[in-house]
Amino acid sequence: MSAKKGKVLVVDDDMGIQKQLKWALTDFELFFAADRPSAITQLRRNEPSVVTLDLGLPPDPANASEGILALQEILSLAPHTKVIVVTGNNDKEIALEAVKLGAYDFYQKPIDSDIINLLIQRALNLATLEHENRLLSTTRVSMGRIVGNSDAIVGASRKAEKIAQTDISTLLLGESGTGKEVFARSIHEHSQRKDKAFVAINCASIPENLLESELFGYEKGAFTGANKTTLGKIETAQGGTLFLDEIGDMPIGLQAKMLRFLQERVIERVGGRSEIPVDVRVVCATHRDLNTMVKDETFREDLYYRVGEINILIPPLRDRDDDVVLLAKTFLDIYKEEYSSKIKGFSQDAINAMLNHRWPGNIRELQNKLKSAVVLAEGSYIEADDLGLMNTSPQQDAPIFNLREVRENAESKAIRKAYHQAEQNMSKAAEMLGITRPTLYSLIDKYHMEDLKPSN
Ligand SMILES: Nc1ncnc2c1ncn2[C@@H]1O[C@H](COP(=O)(O)OP(=O)(O)OP(=O)(O)O)[C@@H](O)[C@H]1O
Repeated sequence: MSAKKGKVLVVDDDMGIQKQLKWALTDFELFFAADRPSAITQLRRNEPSVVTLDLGLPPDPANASEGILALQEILSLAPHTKVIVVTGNNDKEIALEAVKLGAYDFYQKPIDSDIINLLIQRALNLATLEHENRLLSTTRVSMGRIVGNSDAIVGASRKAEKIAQTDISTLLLGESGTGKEVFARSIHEHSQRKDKAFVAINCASIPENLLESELFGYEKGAFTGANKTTLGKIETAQGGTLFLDEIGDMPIGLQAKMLRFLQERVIERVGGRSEIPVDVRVVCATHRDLNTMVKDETFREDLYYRVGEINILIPPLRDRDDDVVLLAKTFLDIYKEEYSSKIKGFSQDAINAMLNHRWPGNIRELQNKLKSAVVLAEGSYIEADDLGLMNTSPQQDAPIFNLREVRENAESKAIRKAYHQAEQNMSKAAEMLGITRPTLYSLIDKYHMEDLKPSN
């Protein structure tokens, strides 16, 4: 069975019509209600994007009063819902009144399954578009290119913005693909050095024996093949910013030389004898646990403190609330253009799947999935299947299992939020949550939130 396109609530007291619609509207995830109170219950519970509302509801089925009341109540509780009112053949005036009150459209009985399908599909498309626009219009982009609204990313951006004005050595920590390089560039662009060079080098991708000359440069004749004096990355960044990605992969032998450069701000080219002063701001990044590396003596402790005068944790995508949808929309616009695609957006099902996925590869994984979806999708909207994601409903839509489960979900969510708001300071996070530090640690254990555990 193909994925459902969106949630539709059918409000009608006529069981025959309910049944008829059930057969006619197979493309959608349907919910039913036969009167106003149960319509409101379904609305709260399932948050449908579209409601078809028969205005003749009990206790006054011959009149439209109860239906109009239901319409008003739906729109005041969930103003973005698209309500299609269904009226009898001779109730045009009432239908128009309903539209004036905010109904999206009206439809006169008897039911024609093609027409009602079309009407609902159009309403859903509009609801999706409006939803995306709302998300985009509320975007708080503080550091230029960093897209995101979540507390976790806004907190990290604020910190980055503040330190951009200084020359403090900054260490960006975070899983692969979380945007560490994007942050490093943003720091550069928000600093006094923005008109000078931003030079990036990945310590993991350059063979150990070449890394030294890559970084420090070499004099002519320093080794076989050194035909002319060549500047290293550090010197090319003169006046600007040097981004050392994967600093955890820097060979221990080179770390002493690096430390000297950071402390004294002078370098010596390979094979050179003179000291060259350099004025460079250094931003480092790693996905490794430097603390443990220090303990294992694979990373120098003094260098660790020197590169990380301030640490910024870039949160994984799964801790960024709805940002995944915002990022997906932003990248979709880019790829649509790049691949001349006519895709209009995401189905609700795809959005749910994205919100539920854990994103181990973070933003890079999202980009890859989107690229192939844009190229391969056959419909106008990207479905969960096109993204290679399981078609699962979001947690809030899952039926409640029991209160304990609800409580535990809420607790672990709150712990993550406090952890990011407190910038990984456990005492502060515990204080925010109104619990002691030991209690916080035991909850982290209980919910297996391994990634929040400090490594030392
Ligand atoms: N907040 C963001 N808004 C928009 N694009 C982003 C954001 N964060 C990351 N990206 C994009 O995601 C991709 C991965 O980001 P980036 O290369 O900075 O990650 P990284 O943490 O440095 O990864 P790695 O550790 O693997 O080098 C890039 O294409 C980047 O442009």
